[in-house]
Amino acid sequence: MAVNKVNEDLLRERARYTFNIEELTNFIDGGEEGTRNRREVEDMVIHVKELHDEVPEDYLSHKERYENAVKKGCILIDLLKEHVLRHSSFDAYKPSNMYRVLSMAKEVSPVLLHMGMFVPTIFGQASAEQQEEWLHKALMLEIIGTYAQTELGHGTFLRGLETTATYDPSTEEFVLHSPTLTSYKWWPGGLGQTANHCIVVAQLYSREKCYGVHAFLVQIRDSETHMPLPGIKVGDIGPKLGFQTANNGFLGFDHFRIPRKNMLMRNAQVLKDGRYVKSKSDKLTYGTMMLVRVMIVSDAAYELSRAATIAARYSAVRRQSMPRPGQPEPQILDYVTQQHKVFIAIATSHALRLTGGWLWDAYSSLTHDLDQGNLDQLPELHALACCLKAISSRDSNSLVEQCRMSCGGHGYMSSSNFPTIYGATAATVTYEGEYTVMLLQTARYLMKAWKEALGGIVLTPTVAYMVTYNKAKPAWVNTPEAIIQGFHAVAVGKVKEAADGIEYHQNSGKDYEDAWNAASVMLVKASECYCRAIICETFWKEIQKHSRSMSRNLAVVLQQLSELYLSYWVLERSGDFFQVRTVPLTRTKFEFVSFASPKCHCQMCTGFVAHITSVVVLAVQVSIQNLTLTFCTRKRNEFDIGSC
Ligand SMILES: CCCCC/C=C/C(=O)SCCNC(=O)CCNC(=O)[C@H](O)C(C)(C)COP(=O)(O)OP(=O)(O)OC[C@H]1O[C@@H](n2cnc3c(N)ncnc32)[C@H](O)[C@@H]1OP(=O)(O)O
Ligand SMILES: Cc1cc2nc3c(=O)[nH]c(=O)nc-3n(C[C@H](O)[C@H](O)[C@H](O)COP(=O)(O)OP(=O)(O)OC[C@H]3O[C@@H](n4cnc5c(N)ncnc54)[C@H](O)[C@@H]3O)c2cc1C
Repeated sequence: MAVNKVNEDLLRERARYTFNIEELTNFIDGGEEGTRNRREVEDMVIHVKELHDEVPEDYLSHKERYENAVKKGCILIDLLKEHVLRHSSFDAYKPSNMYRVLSMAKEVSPVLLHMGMFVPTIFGQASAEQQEEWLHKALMLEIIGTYAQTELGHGTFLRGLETTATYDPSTEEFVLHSPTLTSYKWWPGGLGQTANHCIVVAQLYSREKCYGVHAFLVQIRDSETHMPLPGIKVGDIGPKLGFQTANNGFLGFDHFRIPRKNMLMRNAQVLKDGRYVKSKSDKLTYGTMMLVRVMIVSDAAYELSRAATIAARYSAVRRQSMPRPGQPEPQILDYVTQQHKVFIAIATSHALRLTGGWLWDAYSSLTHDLDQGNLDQLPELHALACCLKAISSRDSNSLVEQCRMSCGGHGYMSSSNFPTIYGATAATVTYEGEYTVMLLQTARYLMKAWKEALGGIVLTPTVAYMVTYNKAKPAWVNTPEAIIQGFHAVAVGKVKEAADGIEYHQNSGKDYEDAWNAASVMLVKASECYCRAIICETFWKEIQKHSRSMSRNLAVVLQQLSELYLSYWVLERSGDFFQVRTVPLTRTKFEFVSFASPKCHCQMCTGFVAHITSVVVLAVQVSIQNLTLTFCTRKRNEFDIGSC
């Protein structure tokens, strides 16, 4: 029987790496303990033969695929429960661990929403008494839940949700009702056939007054028969682009009654007599979404790292064409165009992973502050979670597609796993806050910050440069720091341009809402640039910080990847760098400065036109010039992909 021999080209490439693979593995896992933990969980799962399909899932019916996914979900959850009981700790249930384990079964799990949103909502929005009643049951999957917020008629506009929860003081119950077809819950994962409970987000009415959207824990199916309870209409929404086994469903209520105590009451409450007790901020209801957005940044990095690994390995083993007659066909990895497609995917997976870790730390600190009643950081974290979720998911999805295309026809095979990874990352661009809407949320924050900057008010950390920007001495050195300053210059320029756009439209007679809409393309652009500056700066700073405690060989390679990321995005956004007119708050303009033609003659640099608009960008130009020069002409074997 043919033994699976590892391809010789791949073995040779792997033998060329110049750093310690285990050290990089520990770095990616967040330390040796993280690697041990991950390997322990993976080893628990990887040898379970029931998790490997005899028949490719694409040949199964929708029902068979679902049943297969349920079977795997049960196996995985049992293994995790064993881990929890063995270690008497819920570490295995940490969102990052949970997501990794569930994604080891190729299909999206029908219990993804249970672990990814239902449990976290109980953690984040249930009172202590409610956690006492529900949390253990949820963690042990004695109840299986989902998160039912989106309706047929509304996904983005939460304040427009139509499902009602009307308090009846005579019975101390809420009456849930779907008054229209558009009020039917639509999309919640696991709702089709799997969940018997859900978090329902509905407009709360008490004493004939509406208090806005609140969350309720609702049992929708009988615990014994699993049949829908009277007054509940529920089912599967049908086939989608991907996520075929997520079991997304619909849910309608016909005057369905739940006890008062099923309103999640950590933040706001309704007393027995119907009096409403307001929370510290009505945005705390949105807390679960912020958590998931923060997690999505790391998940985007993880999915992209899978695609980049497949593409890098394929590029090492695929030989194609004959640039030199009579010579062996080269590995496609030798083509600079192939490097240009694949290396940025590798660099971006590291950039998003480190940025995701930075954002998680910021979120954890916010959660601690919120527990102390301090909401100061909430607005900035909301803005960060929105733009980083949008940009990370979009970058991840488009680079997954780029990795697929870099593998030619074989990338189009289901067996490549690209279609599954693409389907999963495409979903993240839309769910948990649609791409454009999230960037407009961040823009809302940036417009406020800009107004404060003009007034010289000290701003929060990620926008502080907007005030100090024009005071910073232009960097005349050729360093990545100069490029990061350039990204700040671009972000300030775009924020100013959008703010001026709103002002222009208002001065031409539009009210604020219409002026905002007219300037919304510029607002989205400003958020993109603000976010790109954050990813570039965080990636570079994290690499500098960790390099001090790692071996030089690994530090060199990670530094190369961060330089590649910086120069790639300057080239991708070169138009913005040319256009940026650093008009600091003091209104002095930098002069146009002509620039010697590029030394490097590769198409990427010669395409890089000479004129630039500001001294800061001049320094940036010099940095790009040299960084890009290195990137274009460095042979691939110095860009170490041996670890792939
Ligand atoms: C394992 C994971 C699987 C995931 C599967 C998928 C699950 C899902 O998709 S669940 C459903 C997700 N749905 C969404 O994300 C809906 C997106 N829409 C919204 O979040 C909101 O509608 C909005 C933010 C777009 C607008 O909300 P609205 O109340 O209309 O707010 P305003 O724009 O008027 O701003 C008011 C004020 O509130 C601040 N704010 C809004 N959201 C948050 C938040 N989450 N946290 C903190 N603060 C928030 C906003 O910044 C405004 O502040 P000010 O500017 O100071 O007034
Ligand atoms: C795979 C998947 C799984 C999901 N799982 C769940 C789940 O488990 N639970 C749940 O509750 N929901 C879930 N959702 C729903 C998801 O949260 C919504 O689809 C998402 O919030 C977008 O809302 P929408 O679909 O109504 O799109 P819309 O908001 O209608 O967006 C449509 C278009 O309108 C634009 N638009 C909307 N508002 C504005 C605005 N103010 N300014 C400018 N442009 C605007 C958008 O940019 C977009 O281009 C899931 C969705 C998917 C795809």
